[in-house]
Amino acid sequence: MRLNVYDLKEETIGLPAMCLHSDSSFLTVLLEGEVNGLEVVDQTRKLVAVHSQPSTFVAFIGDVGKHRVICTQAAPRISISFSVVSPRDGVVVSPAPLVDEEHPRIYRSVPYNDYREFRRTPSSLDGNFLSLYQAEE
Ligand SMILES: O=C(O)CCC(=O)C(=O)O
Ligand SMILES: [Fe+2]
Repeated sequence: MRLNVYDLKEETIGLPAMCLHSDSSFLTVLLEGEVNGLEVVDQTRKLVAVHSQPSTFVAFIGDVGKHRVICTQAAPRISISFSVVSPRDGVVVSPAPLVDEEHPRIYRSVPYNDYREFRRTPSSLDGNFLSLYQAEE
């Protein structure tokens, strides 16, 4: 869990307060404060503003959903993010009891660190990571 605190000033309006990224978690659940500024990349690769409603959460799944925070007003801004991550040396694999002839593995096992590195590759495409780990037929 992380508390993000942004000290937004008049002279930073229109500028990024958190640069464009995707999270290194499998799942991020975000609780936004009252000051807007979150923007996400949509299917047409345009940045769109997220106007979160009170008592609602924003969720990002895996490497889908690049986002950033832009300064929209001179006011303190806070958000709380809860992230589901793995230990650095963790390996993600379908549990054996869930795999049989009728339910074969769709993906090979995935070292979590490969996922972290992939996100840092400038040429990596949003939502593309798992396709690199498809199981052999
Ligand atoms: O403050 C926000 O709205 C976004 C925070 C965020 O992207 C993050 O914690 O990874
Ligand atoms: Fe994020």
